[in-house]
Amino acid sequence: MSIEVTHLRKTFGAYTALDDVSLSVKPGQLTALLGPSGSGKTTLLRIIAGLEFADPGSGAVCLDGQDVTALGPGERGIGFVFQHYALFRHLTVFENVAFGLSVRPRRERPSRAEVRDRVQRLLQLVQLDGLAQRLPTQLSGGQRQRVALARALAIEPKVLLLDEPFGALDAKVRKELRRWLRQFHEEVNLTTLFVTHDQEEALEIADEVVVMNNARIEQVGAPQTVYDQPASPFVIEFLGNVNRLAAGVSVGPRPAGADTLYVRPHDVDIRRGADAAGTHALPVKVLHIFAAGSTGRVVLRRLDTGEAFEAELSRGRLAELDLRAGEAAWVVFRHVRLFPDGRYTEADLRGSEIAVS
Ligand SMILES: Nc1ncnc2c1ncn2[C@@H]1O[C@H](COP(=O)(O)OP(=O)(O)OP(=O)(O)O)[C@@H](O)[C@H]1O
Repeated sequence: MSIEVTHLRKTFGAYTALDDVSLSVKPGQLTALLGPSGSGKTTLLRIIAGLEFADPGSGAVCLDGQDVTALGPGERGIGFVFQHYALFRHLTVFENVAFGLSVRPRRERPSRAEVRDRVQRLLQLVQLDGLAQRLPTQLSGGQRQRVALARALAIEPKVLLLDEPFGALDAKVRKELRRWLRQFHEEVNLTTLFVTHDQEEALEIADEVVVMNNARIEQVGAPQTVYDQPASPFVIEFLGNVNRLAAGVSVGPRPAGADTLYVRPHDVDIRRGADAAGTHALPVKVLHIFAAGSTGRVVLRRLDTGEAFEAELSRGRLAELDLRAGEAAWVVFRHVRLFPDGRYTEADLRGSEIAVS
């Protein structure tokens, strides 16, 4: 089922939480709503769920082309899971999952046998079939979160909304659960919108990423598109590490108005002495070398502006360079971004080196 929201505006008193937000989510996709705290992600999710309403007359929410703007949450066929999984503490895992079915009006309520079968199937799906009789307190955080998902799925929703579903868990469990969610999504293929402020999480598992900032959508695209072709300085800075450097000193050519150059640490190549001859390399001083970890990192200082920045290279390349802190070197940027007036232009020097004047 597709989700379409158009021109939503939401104010809380004088505060604007959503400012003319339009978004289209394709059926069967796993879409991440990504943005910093306070950017409006939860508000947007709650409006889609029907738990909150946009400012009167400010837009519409459609599910599969049907306008549901005026419908309550129970009438929208949506399942949702929030960060603080509110499982019923006194009910077993089985009873928690069955809850949404048992509170249905009598004529819509499945028989006990049907409920049992459906709950069993759901518990298998979330890989908790052995734990049906446990209480929530006897489960790990990750297991509780999967119970919450099974409970949301029990009503057979057409859309699944997840608000920071793994937010309260530690980093390792989060990683496991996000892979599990991706796999799970491939099995059920339910249109899913999940909120996260973790860019790695969004880039790793989503089909499409919606980047929000300051009550607006900054960019929508596939993970690789938003990472490689960010539409604004905000997006490039929010998605992964990036160095911000002055574009104006010895770095040329550049479009008028572009005074900041953005370069990802993995797009910085370091050259030594003779290797730099004949290239348009920028002279730097090596400040620190971090060789522990899966890749090597080197902190450098530009000689022309004094700015410090970081390069990320493979351990092999780092060993080959055999750098020492304090020595002189040169860098070449494989790929930089410039944003005149805060907008992306095709001033992308992909594949070319930046000339030093
Ligand atoms: N009921 C409310 N009353 C007043 N202000 C609110 C209300 N709900 C949200 N806001 C404000 O609207 C803004 C957007 O909130 P929202 O929860 O949508 O952000 P978010 O991107 O989900 O942030 P987080 O990642 O911290 O959850 C915030 O500044 C918040 O304080």
